[in-house]
Amino acid sequence: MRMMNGVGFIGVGNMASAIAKAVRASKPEQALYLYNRTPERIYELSQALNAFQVERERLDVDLLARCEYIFVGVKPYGMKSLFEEELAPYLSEDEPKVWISMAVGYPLKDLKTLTPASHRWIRIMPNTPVEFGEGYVSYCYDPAIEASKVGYVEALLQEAGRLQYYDESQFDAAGAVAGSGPAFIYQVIEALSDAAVSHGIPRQEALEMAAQTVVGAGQMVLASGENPGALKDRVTSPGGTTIAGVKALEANGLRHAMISAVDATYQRSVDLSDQA
Ligand SMILES: NC(=O)C1=CN([C@@H]2O[C@H](COP(=O)(O)OP(=O)(O)OC[C@H]3O[C@@H](n4cnc5c(N)ncnc54)[C@H](O)[C@@H]3O)[C@@H](O)[C@H]2O)C=CC1
Ligand SMILES: O=C(O)[C@@H]1CCC=N1
Repeated sequence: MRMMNGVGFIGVGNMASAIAKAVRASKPEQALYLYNRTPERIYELSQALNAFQVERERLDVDLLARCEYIFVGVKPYGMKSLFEEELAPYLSEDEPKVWISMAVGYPLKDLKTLTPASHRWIRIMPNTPVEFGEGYVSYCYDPAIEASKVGYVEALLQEAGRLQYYDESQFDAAGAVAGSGPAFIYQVIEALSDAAVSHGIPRQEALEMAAQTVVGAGQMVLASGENPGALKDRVTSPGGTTIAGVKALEANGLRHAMISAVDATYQRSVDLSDQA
């Protein structure tokens, strides 16, 4: 077998760019090979990460021949055509690879049909804050994979943030909370900063105030290990100001809104799994 020391990325958009940054942070010396259908999207990233930018015509020699571990960051609906129309001629039983898919709603049983039987698959469900080492990455894998290969991928992602194994049956839920969750929290930050602006605080300061409040509260939950309800109680003085706001949030259905958002996201993920 040829020496394949590189780590590859095929489809390097919002999510895979963030993963590539995390992998670079984990492994400063690792050779990285990036391929994106629209090359201009990754010029700057390739330079910033000191990664090799692969051209379409040389995908086989410059990426597939050099990489055993390959992250796939195309949209779920692009997975099948990528493998069947673009990669299939270059994949063989004799050169098994470890593919790492981040596609939401694309189960291992369907991923395995995309490659020869000797190839192995790991599924991850990351979120964009992996870019800063503050992500949450759920992962699961085809049981046929060797433990050392899973360990290698764990090491590639060690600087991504929190890495947590989940049974695949929980992937739709993990994706709905952690994968999509940043979008929900950005809406919260936007709303909090709009509120600050409405009370006369300049926009930039309002954003920093709102974002740092979310970061601090999240860190307090993690660092203290206390129930968020108990932490909330420490902010709400009897007859004080915060409890007035808490009542208003309850009256407007904050909990219901968040749980419904996760339910809708979960359902979409289940629907996509059925179509994969
Ligand atoms: N954006 C997010 O927060 C998260 C995304 N994901 C998953 O990550 C995957 C990518 O999502 P995004 O990064 O948001 O999408 P995106 O649209 O930003 O990135 C996809 C990239 O793939 C490229 N591409 C498409 N077809 C290609 C092909 N045949 N060959 C090479 N490159 C190709 C596109 O040019 C684009 O740069 C999806 O499967 C999604 O489910 C998972 C968790 C979170
Ligand atoms: O919205 C999406 O399809 C992706 C998957 C998880 C977060 N964003």
